[in-house]
Amino acid sequence: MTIIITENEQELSQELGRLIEKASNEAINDHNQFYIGVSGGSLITFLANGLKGIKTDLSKWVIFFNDERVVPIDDPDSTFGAYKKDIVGKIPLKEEQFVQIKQGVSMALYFTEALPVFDMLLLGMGPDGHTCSLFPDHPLLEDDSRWVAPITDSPKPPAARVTITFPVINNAKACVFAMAGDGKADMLKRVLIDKEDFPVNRVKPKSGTVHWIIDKAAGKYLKN
Ligand SMILES: O=C1O[C@H](COP(=O)(O)O)[C@@H](O)[C@H](O)[C@H]1O
Repeated sequence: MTIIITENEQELSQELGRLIEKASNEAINDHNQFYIGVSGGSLITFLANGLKGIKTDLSKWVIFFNDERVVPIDDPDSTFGAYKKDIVGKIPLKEEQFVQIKQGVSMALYFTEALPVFDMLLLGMGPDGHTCSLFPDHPLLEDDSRWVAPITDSPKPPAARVTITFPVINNAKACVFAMAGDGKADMLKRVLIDKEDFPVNRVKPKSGTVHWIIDKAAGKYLKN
């Protein structure tokens, strides 16, 4: 596991960009595509800044949503809507490169293995320790029968969502958490120092790597 603590959000975005650039070039050299899963929330701003100017063949990227809120695309809560607004057209990525994961059907078009093998998953962490739409104490934490599952009782609105499950997360080659701000500091201490059982602590790829990129405010209880 690697932990990078940055001075501020701008540096965080740059570190994130560097990590993605390296992984994408390795993946494209290896299998001519880069399969990346992206989260919603604050990650979108880090990506909008961090992807600018990175050296990679963006046309080889296939971008999946790790989780999606089941709302119309023009709803402010829509993850795809936010990517369309902040990323598509600003970074040379086309809307068609984004795969909506609803029901797992679209994912099965890309992966023929028993479990999808993502080159990289970009993850966030809610102040309650959730990641994707996998929330503390929710039965979906134990779901090992599906790649993608619906949730209708998300404690964070909106209640209806779809999310990838832990078997998919833990089959990825690299999982990267990115987060900033004081509001994440307490949970980061509970996760990384006290090692309490929260969904984020269940991210343990079988043969992949885990990276944390956090700013100084979020990492204030961690030693650099
Ligand atoms: O609801 C969600 O929350 C998490 C964390 O979001 P953040 O704004 O606190 O960074 C996000 O990773 C997930 O994709 C999203 O649906």
